Amino acid sequence: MHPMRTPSIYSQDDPISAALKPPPEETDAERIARQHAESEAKRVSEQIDEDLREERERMKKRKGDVKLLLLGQAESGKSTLQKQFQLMYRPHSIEQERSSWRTVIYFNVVRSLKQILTVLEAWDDSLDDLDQPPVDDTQSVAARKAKANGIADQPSPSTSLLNGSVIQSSPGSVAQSVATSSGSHPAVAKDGPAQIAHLRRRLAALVAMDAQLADRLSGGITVSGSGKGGVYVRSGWQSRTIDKLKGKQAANGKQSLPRESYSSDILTTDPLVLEVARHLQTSEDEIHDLWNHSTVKGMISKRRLKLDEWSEFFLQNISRVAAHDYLPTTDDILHARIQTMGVAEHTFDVNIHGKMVTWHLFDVGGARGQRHTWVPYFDDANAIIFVAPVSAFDQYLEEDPRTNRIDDSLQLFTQICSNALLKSVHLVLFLNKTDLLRAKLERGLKVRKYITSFGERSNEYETVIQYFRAHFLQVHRRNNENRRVLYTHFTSVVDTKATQRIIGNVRDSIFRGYLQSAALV
Ligand SMILES: Nc1nc2c(ncn2[C@@H]2O[C@H](COP(=O)(O)OP(=O)(O)OP(=O)(O)O)[C@@H](O)[C@H]2O)c(=O)[nH]1
Ligand SMILES: [Mg+2]
Repeated sequence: MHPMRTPSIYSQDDPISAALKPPPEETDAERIARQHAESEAKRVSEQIDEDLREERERMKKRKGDVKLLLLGQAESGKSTLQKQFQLMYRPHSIEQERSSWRTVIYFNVVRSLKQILTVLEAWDDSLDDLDQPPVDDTQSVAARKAKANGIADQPSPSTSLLNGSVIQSSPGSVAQSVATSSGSHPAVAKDGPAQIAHLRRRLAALVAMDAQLADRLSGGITVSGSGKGGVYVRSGWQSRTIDKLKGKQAANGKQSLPRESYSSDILTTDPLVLEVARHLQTSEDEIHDLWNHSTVKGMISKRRLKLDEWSEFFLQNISRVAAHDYLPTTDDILHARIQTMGVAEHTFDVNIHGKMVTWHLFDVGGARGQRHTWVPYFDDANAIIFVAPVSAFDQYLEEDPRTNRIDDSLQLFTQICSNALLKSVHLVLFLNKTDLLRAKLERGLKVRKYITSFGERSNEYETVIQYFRAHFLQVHRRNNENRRVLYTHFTSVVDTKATQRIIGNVRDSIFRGYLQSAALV
């Protein structure tokens, strides 16, 4: 080192120090600017260090958490199952949301009315050709009109499970005989096309509110291919709807309410919800008459009109839902339908034999266009509940009307079982909607008409459910390198008592696996 060099914190041998050295002819202003920049850089750097430290802490904490994915096709019942977890482990949060479900239920009712009226219109409000087979869409203007709306019943392809052979059933085979008075008495005003035209006029204003309700729920987001014109919502839609209203109230000079008390107070002030409620109240008789109209009943029996389960549930309960002081019951919330968009995380503290473990439940959107969002969650998942709706044997995907929904579930289950990222995940299968399966079979729907490989087996519930179960077990067996166990349950996740018992069972089996893996670490 040079003996005459002035002592300095900057070593001239170090290139980094040299670079940091202040310029030799720095003015006061430049010095202040430089020092300011340096202290800002230091602050940012410290913030990054702090963030990293917090992230490490969080990761350390989350290491002991259980991550559970709910997977399955659209409408399989994943979000409904999530609500059952919520009821079990965070019941107060359901109370907070209770009133916001009114918007969803009103939307479900309005959409159902719209669907009924559109299908009726496509068939000219009558069942006159009751004894004729359903019209081929190449022959009928009405059927084409209905097809354009995407909601009418068309002759559907039947399928042989997973073998890829899709056979077009003959249009006539779908027809079922039905006893109704409308065909023989088309001129009776109370029960004929004129009555439907009258109901259509009376319900027009209510039905027209469907777009506004959809907009309110989705927050203005529209997603193509959302099937049946449903709306997608991201997690947290309840509080977003409420925040929006809170904002409006604040702008009106009203004091915003604390989060805990938003439930009924705020939503009763949403002008849209109030308006729909008013319309529902004054239209209750018309809705009742439409729902009980013999033409509508005939259309349902003939399967020209295929209403979703939630439509039937709310229309059957219309006198309650249309009441001016309607507050959804827990059962209503479980039946309300809204499509999940992306992946919604729900966190619960679960007490297992005295030990509190945080569970992260990931409820995914099941439509084909949503499935790519699942993969990032596979990496560190501990368990999966795969939900397959077994009542869907006579239904086809919204996203692809040629794919039978049971077939899609089996294909999806194959992908999940064979996915390398998931090979050591605890796997649970829910064969869901068993209540609806039972009802369909009791109504006389024949499985073999839709699933050719079912053959001449008996059309009884036990035989059918065991047949479907065997197919899922076979998929699992063929894709089970790690020889893991598959836990299967027959479920109806709208049935709270039965589902909570099964959740307890699943929780214990996941926890046993969790203890074993913790012991291995
Ligand atoms: N009757 C009956 N209805 C059910 C059952 N499971 C679900 N549902 C109803 O089916 C509809 C669809 O259920 P969701 O839980 O929204 O379906 P999802 O799997 O979350 O659908 P995506 O979010 O689109 O992937 C809702 O109206 C539920 O009430 C069941 O076991 N029985
Ligand atoms: Mg969902």
